[in-house]
Amino acid sequence: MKLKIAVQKSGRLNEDSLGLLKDCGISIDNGRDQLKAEAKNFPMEIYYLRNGDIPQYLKDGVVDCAIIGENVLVEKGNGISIAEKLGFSKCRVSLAIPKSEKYTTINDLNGKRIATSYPETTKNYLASKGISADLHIINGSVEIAPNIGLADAICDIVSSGSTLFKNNLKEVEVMMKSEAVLAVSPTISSERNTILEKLRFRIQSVLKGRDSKYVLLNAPNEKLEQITTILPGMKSPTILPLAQEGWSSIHSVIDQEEFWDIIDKLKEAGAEGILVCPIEKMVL
Ligand SMILES: Nc1ncnc2c1ncn2[C@@H]1O[C@H](COP(=O)(O)OP(=O)(O)OP(=O)(O)O)[C@@H](O)[C@H]1O
Ligand SMILES: O=P(O)(O)OC[C@H]1O[C@H](OP(=O)(O)OP(=O)(O)O)[C@H](O)[C@@H]1O
Ligand SMILES: [Mg+2]
Repeated sequence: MKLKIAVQKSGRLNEDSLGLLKDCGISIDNGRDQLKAEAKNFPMEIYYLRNGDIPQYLKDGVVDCAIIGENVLVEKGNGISIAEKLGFSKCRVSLAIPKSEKYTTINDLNGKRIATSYPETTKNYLASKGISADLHIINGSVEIAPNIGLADAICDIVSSGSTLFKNNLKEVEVMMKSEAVLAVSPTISSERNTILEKLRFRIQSVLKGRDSKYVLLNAPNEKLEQITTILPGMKSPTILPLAQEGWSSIHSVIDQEEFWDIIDKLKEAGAEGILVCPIEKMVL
């Protein structure tokens, strides 16, 4: 019995998706031209597919799970559940109009022509705001549409905003935020679900490790109490005596997000020789 997982064949999700599986200890024979590969040390088959085609494969049960952009699931994936958010390929799906146009509320888009590759998402968003517009569905280079007179506005993916900027457009509404997710077929069997749970456990350990740092520092014993209140740790910090009398080494795990705040506080509290190491996996 093998779990069938779809990953994007090529494009923005491909490298990070394969990188995540690799960090989960799963090695794949990745002949570039193969559309299907076997994992060597995990009961899994990998299918290389177009991101946009994956929701249908999940619905039909051709694959059991997939690494896919959340925005594509919202567009085409009703009934497909999200098992894990994966923290990469972060972007938003937004409405944009020419920079020179004034915009006060979404009512300004009423009756306008909007070009998009995400018609369902756009239609639902506009309907929820009571707006009706004329949608033009195009598959790529959507940002060019207003410049060539095809549309008054667009709805597309925005990340850094540089494509909008280069095309003299401005973002006026964020319809949704998206990132890569692990999506699950509604028809997955219970045996394959057991393998999926193993994969999820590994993914969670890898992602938690990516979000955390292992910190080691030295401090005089009289500062220990103050320093341990600053450090969270998985349970509580580890404290070991140093060879030098009156000093200790403290080890702890810090969340990436609060990292610099905590380091500043540690220095103020008298910590010395602070070492910060990446964590490969955190098994909780
Ligand atoms: N500029 C971006 N920054 C961050 N994430 C993005 C960006 N553009 C797209 N994404 C995310 O990555 C996913 C894949 O985008 P990509 O452009 O590689 O493929 P695609 O054109 O959506 O799909 P297909 O594989 O069907 O050709 C998108 O669905 C979206 O979730
Ligand atoms: O805000 P930015 O950082 O500029 O990113 C946004 C752009 O990235 C994506 O295109 P992509 O490069 O994937 O090309 P594609 O249209 O061929 O998918 C998306 O469709 C936008 O055009
Ligand atoms: Mg793209």
